[in-house]
Amino acid sequence: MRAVVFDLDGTLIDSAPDIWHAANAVLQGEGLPLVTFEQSRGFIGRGARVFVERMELAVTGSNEAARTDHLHARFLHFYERAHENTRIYPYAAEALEGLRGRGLRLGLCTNKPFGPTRAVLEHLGWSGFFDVVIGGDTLPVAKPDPAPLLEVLARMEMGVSDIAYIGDSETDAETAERAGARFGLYTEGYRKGAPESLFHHFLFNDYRHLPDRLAELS
Ligand SMILES: O=C(O)COP(=O)(O)O
Ligand SMILES: [Mg+2]
Repeated sequence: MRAVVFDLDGTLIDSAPDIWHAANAVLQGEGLPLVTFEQSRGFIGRGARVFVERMELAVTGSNEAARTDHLHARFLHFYERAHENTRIYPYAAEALEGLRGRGLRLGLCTNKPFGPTRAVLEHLGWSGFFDVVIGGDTLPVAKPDPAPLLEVLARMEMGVSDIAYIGDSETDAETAERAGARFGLYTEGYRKGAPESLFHHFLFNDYRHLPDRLAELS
C-alpha cells in the first residue's frame, strides 16, 4: 500500500454540531422552523446541495428549485466559517502522523464543498497535510460516484490497488465498492445502517487500531 485516502466529516472530524448551527442560521434568517441536531446529522453525507434539499423538505414539506438555490447559497455562506466546534476524532491526528511516518501518502476525498474543507483544514492546522484534496464540488459529480476517489488516485499517479479508502458512511462504502478500492469503515461517524451491512474490508472504532488494520490488508 502506498497511500491512504480519507473521507472528512464523520471520519476524521466530528463536524455535525457546526453543520447543525449553519443549517439553523439559514433557517432562522428565512423565518423557517429550525431542525434538531439528529435531523441535521441525518442530512449529512451527499454534499451541501443534498443536505439543503433534505433540510428544505423537512421544514417546508417540499423542494422548490428557486428556494433550494437560495437556501443552498445561504448555507454555503455560513458553512465557510462553520468550524468553531469541530473536533478531530480521538487519536485520528496521531494515526495520520504515524501513517506519514511510515512513508504513506495521504489523500482527502470529501463531499464537503472545497471552500469549507480548505477553511476547516486551516483551522485544524492541517493545511498542506494531505497531498490531494477533492471536495464535493471539485468535479461535476460527487460521491457515491467513484469519480472523485479516482481523481485523487489520478493526481497521486497511483492505481486503485495502491490505496485504501477510509470513511464513515453508506456513501463512502458505495464509492469504494464502485471504484474497486479496499475500504475501512470508521464506525463512530454518521452512518445510518448497521456497519456489517455495508461494503467493507475492515471496521474500526478507534484510530489507535487503524495502522494494524491497514497493515493486515497489504
Ligand atoms: O458534506 C457531506 O455531505 C459529507 O461530507 P463527507 O463526504 O466528508 O462525509
Ligand atoms: Mg463522512
